[in-house]
Amino acid sequence: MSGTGAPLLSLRGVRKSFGGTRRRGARGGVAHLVLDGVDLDLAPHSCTVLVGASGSGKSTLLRVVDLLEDVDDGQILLDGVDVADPWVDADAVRARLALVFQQYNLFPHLRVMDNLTLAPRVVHGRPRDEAEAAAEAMLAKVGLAHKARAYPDQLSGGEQQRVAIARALVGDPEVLLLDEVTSALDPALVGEVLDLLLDLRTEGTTMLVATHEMGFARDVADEVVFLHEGRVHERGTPAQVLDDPQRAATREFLRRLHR
Ligand SMILES: Nc1ncnc2c1ncn2[C@@H]1O[C@H](COP(=O)(O)OP(=O)(O)OP(=O)(O)O)[C@@H](O)[C@H]1O
Repeated sequence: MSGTGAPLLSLRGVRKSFGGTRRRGARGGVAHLVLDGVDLDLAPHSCTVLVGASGSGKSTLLRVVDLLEDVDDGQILLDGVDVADPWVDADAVRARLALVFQQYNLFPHLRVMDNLTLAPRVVHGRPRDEAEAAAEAMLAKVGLAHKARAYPDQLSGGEQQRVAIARALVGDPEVLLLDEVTSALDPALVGEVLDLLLDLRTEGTTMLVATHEMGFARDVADEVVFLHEGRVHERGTPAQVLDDPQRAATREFLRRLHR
């Protein structure tokens, strides 16, 4: 399925560095530039897959979109509004997005159901029964309705990641941001998470995904963005970026990096 219409999310000239100082003339270490003028457009219902070597800036890009990191320069436009503006209410923006991490980040002391209902109840003030009904529906969607009363350490890695994805989805985000969500999994468990992501893709969930799974990128991406040292080195359809004989060097580079 291809995305259509005006971009839901756009990045314009996004620059991000760590360390050093941005104040002209001030003393400080040399800043490490991690994102160096990244542009990106994500149409509603489309999927963009970020690929690139370790350290190329994929996680940082997802974190700046989720406003977990400030940008040095550039714009992050959500429905045309620059949410990188420091005056914007970051919590309100984050409620429209959902970031899922490699390491699930479930609350270990809470049952699956409570992991899913905590934010809706405490942050958004939803009544318990309403939050639990939404959580049950989402657990059913990820095939884990029967695990609602389990604690995270009673689940496999793949199940924990599916719970983390269900938790991300209960807030009905406009964009799902996924950061290497299969990288921590035993290879035997990767498939169940990728299958879930394929289902979400088929349903038209708008997704920005950092992954090393090239097969997945081929199957789901409308656009593959190859980051190299914080810049967009290549972009295009999976066939253009991953299979074009004219770009054999890119293909070989990615083949060595990724599954
Ligand atoms: N909080 C931070 N402070 C300092 N440097 C950071 C910070 N976060 C990331 N970096 C640096 O930014 C660079 C990009 O890191 P990032 O995690 O975005 O890369 P990545 O492409 O996601 O890598 P991987 O595939 O290994 O997850 C790295 O050099 C990293 O060390």
